[in-house]
Amino acid sequence: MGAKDMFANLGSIIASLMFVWAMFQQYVPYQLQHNIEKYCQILVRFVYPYIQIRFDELSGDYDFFRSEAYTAIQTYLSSRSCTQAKKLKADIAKNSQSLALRMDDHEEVADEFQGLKLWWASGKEVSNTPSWWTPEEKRYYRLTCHKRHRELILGPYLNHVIKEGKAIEARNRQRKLYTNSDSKWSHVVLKHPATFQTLAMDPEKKKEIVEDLIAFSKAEEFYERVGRAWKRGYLLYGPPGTGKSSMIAAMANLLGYDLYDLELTSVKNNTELRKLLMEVSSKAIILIEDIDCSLDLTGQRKKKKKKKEKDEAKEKKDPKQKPEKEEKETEESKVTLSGLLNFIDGLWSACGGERLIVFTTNYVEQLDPALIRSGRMDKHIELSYCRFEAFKGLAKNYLQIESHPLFGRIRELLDEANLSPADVAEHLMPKRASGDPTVSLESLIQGLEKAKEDARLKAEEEAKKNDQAAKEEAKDQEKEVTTEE
Ligand SMILES: Nc1ncnc2c1ncn2[C@@H]1O[C@H](COP(=O)(O)OP(=O)(O)OP(=O)(O)O)[C@@H](O)[C@H]1O
Repeated sequence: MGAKDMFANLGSIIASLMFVWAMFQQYVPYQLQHNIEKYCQILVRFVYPYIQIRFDELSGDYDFFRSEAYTAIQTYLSSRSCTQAKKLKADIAKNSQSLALRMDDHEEVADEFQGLKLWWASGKEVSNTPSWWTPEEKRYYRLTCHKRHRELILGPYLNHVIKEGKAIEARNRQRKLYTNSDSKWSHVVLKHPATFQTLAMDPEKKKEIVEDLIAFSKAEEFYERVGRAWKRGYLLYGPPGTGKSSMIAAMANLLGYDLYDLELTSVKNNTELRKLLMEVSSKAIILIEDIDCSLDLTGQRKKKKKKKEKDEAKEKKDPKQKPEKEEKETEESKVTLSGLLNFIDGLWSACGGERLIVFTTNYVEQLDPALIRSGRMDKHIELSYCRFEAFKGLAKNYLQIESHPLFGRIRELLDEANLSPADVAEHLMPKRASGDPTVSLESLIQGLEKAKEDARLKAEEEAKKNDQAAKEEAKDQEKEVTTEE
């Protein structure tokens, strides 16, 4: 039979079916039609080997809300749609920072899970009776899979889809930087470009930190199993300019967390602190910078002492001058170490999850041991002066070079002089329009030589002072002996 005959037969079959269908609708009573349709559907369901699950875009009693499951599925299917669907829709989603692609209506994509094949189709229903609260079109996704795998699909597969979809959403979401004032959080979009790739530090140490953070973000089940709140404390310490703030931004960028920069000096008391912390969302980094300067923690006493010294010095210069108002307010603050520790350890920490609490300090030795004991601050990270491995990272980022004849001299000097990565980076900034790296490296060598010389002079001076003090002490002792005699 030729193709021509085949099409002719097909045409007559379709025409006959349409004729039967028209007769059926015209002559069979409505009630009987309804019953026949119902039993046909039951029969089809009986022999049809697949199950179908439908996820509507709108949920709630009056289809008022966009369904979370629908949104997560849409995000999950986005990458599959890009490779499989013929028609795509593109848009920038709310709070997102990148273009979101999804399959258009009436498209189908396949997925695989533990060796099983499944199909997702997108569809749309047009309402015959639209009203002001129900939209004209209702979209949905339909999942089709074999009946045999019902349990696997309804349990682990759908969990996987929703979880993965939400994780992608979180990664694409714009991160926010919150700051507190007047017992309220206000936020801006966090757009710090620092990442772990741009952070210059020992590669081994960096790898360890990144692995630790990723393990934490995936450890929900572990924390649940062992009965611990899903939080982790980090203490970052080191001299100024060694990259503590940059590392925190890199952490937020890596995990897609919001950053809550908690300024303890503007929190009036423990009650206000509790209120602020209760408002912190999940997937967040709570940052307390320069903890050594923050109130009672090490604490208020020291600040008072420092302030007194400062006031005394000022009074010597100008006896009429009043102490600063701002500092007075700080002194009145009543956030206490025990208050803060209560929140870190207490029940609050178990409301919501996935939170990192990060403290930074330039003077780790001055911190109260209660604050840094393990269990509270799980990981202590030291950020130190720039050594050769970290320098290589900076040179790659700033100058786009991995080797240079001057690297040998720089290596020697970095072992002998203490320069922070911030200072090294300053020398590596483009010096000339030509962008010749030699100019930057020579400037760095000069900087290192100067730092080395300064350190030598300082050491000499200190040695002299010590010598002098020892001589004076010896003299005093001699005097005491003679008076006793
Ligand atoms: N390890 C580093 N890798 C890359 N850049 C760095 C590093 N450390 C510092 N920098 C550069 O120096 C600048 C200052 O660094 P950052 O604010 O992160 O230091 P910090 O340790 O937080 O300083 P402080 O203790 O004074 O707050 C950053 O903007 C960054 O460009």
